[in-house]
Amino acid sequence: MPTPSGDPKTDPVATTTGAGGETHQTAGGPSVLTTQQGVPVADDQNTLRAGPRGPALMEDFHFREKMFHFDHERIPERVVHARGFGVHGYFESNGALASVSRAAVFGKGEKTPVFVRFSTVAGNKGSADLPRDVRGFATKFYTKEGNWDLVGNNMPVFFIQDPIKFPDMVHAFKQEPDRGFPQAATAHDNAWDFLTLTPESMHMIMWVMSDRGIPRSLRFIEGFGVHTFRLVDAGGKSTFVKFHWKPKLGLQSVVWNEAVKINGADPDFHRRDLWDAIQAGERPEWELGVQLFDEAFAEKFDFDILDPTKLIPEEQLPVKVVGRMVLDRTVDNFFAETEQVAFCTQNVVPGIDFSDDPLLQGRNFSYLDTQLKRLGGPNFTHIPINAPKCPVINFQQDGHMAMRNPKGRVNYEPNTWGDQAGPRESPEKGFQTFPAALNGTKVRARPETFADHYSQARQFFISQTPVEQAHIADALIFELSKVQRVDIRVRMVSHLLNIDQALADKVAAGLRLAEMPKPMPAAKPTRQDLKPSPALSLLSNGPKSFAGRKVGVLVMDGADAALLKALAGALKAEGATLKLIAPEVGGFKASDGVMHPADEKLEGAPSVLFDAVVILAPEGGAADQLAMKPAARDFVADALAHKKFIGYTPGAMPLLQKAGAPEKPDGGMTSLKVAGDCDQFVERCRQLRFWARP
Ligand code: HEM
Repeated sequence: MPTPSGDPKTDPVATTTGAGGETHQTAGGPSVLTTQQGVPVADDQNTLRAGPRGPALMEDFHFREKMFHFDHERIPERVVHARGFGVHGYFESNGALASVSRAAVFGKGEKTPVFVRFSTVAGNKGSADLPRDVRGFATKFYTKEGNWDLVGNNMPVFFIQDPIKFPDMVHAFKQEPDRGFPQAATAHDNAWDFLTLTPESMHMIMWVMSDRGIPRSLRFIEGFGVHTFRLVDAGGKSTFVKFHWKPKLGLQSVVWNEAVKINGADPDFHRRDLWDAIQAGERPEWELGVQLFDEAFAEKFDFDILDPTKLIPEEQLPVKVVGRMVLDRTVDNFFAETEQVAFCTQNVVPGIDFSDDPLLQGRNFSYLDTQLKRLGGPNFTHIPINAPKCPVINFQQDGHMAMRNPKGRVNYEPNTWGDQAGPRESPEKGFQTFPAALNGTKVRARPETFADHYSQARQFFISQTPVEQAHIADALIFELSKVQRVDIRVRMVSHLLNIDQALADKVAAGLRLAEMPKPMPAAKPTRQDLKPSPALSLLSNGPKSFAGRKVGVLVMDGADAALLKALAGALKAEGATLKLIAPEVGGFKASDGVMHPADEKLEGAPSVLFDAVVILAPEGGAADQLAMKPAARDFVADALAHKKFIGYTPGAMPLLQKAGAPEKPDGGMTSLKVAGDCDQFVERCRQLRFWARP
């Protein structure tokens, strides 16, 4: 018997229980469930059977359609960059490029909608967010003259110089084919076997082993177009360009021990962070910067500007800001947008063109090709996330899932159908390939100008602070320790000898190599004269404020209500957020007797998820009691080990000490007694980490 639905606003669904105890909700307020054919469905709980206990009947078109559709829900994941997270926003040009490129997107004040997908590279779609890996940073600009895709990474160089090596590289990085693991990790024999036989990868290896490989948030990463592109002005003049994204919130990474724990505590750490930030009204912002240069600069430059394993130091060629990108909207549907978006390096618009970088030319083939398979046919530009937001008129037709089907008789040109004739080419408005002069014989050869594999790797290394250099050494030791074949470990150390002797010594000692190998024979000797480039250090380019960061506040019954209020105020003023963590998610009773709900239960919110932590414990035995819980001790011990800033009330001392805090609090620990102490704590947090802690 149906039970009454009650108030249609609060209970719009009538609920009944079937003979077998199953729940039926029948349409009251909500719309009627239908099949894909629009036929209303009477019962979605039971298949059609020959008697209640009898076999299923073929006639059950509703069951068969539902199951058929479910069976086909999956599409192939991307062959690389499978795990990603996309958000919407806009790009606003400041006009600084208007005289250099005719692209409408660079007009002064021009506002262009964008969709950005961040990704990891090696892991499968369901892998964790924090492997040591490159991060993809792909932007689709829906310009008035068509879609421009800037398909970049968070590192300005790449592993290989020729696209013919891409399949080998990806095979070597991903799971080994016999065993199907490791997942989302280059810490295995195949990856390092390939890398150590590919000396051109040494510069990129330095980047990936640096803290850039384990970012704290997608909001705190840079992006790079990597290749040299061309900009072409209204008069047809070409200027070479390298693209840079600079995050307004500054750069920040986690430490490796933290990354390992975050992957367990919250495998969705990065996507959740971005989702939460935008949902909470934050608007992550990047400046788009360019390095512009001409043939004369290219001739003089130390390296070949077509070599994607090299960068142009910012000190040598400053980055000019040409606009800003603001991300302000999460997707409505993950599959429709993030999964189905198709970026492609060959999506350029009039005013933006390619260089002869061989890797770029290879990419121009690969993306479109893979998307045909991934999205199931040639009409994926009809999917809303891929469709340009400007008129699209041509004579391409039909194919699987064609959604844009023109009316009329004419589907070719030239034609003589008068006002039914359809679109025509436009030499003035249309994309014109830059008429670069070419000559040469057909060869399969690598230019000699690509042969210096170590100088910029060294330059990157010597540009890092001592803390960052130590992290690079530790990362190499970690990765190579997972490599089982000793000869591969040795080979890597012999490469490191061409980069930096101290680094090679440290890694060799960390691996406990029996003896130091000879340096790897080099196609070109490492240049010792390249100056450090401070722009390459992440720690030297951190944020000036604590905005956008998150503090985990461990609270228990009796926590000082006034301090909590002051802390919340100080963090809000800084633009940072506060999360309350309590032994029970139901909340805690503060000193003023008010019950506060917690955001997280202690066991589900380890301190690795936060940028700084606070322990608000009342005087008395509460902290002692809490210290019995491993999660509470780990909360503090990890915060100490990861050199985080820690605020604490005197009542928290027993917990701090049981977790290994020094007798005398160090400079990263702030005692919170009165409201003003909270301001001091937040001020200290701006440094992000107390690196001086041993
Ligand atoms: C020869 C070199 C390369 C080849 C053949 C290649 C190929 C691919 C392929 C096949 C995909 C999957 C595309 C899809 O299914 O939609 C992909 C994704 C991607 N690639 Fe590359 N790639 C290369 C180098 C690079 C470089 C140098 C960068 C950075 C500058 C890069 C950045 C990306 C990004 C960000 C994505 C993910 C796009 C998304 O979010 O959908 N790739 N690449």
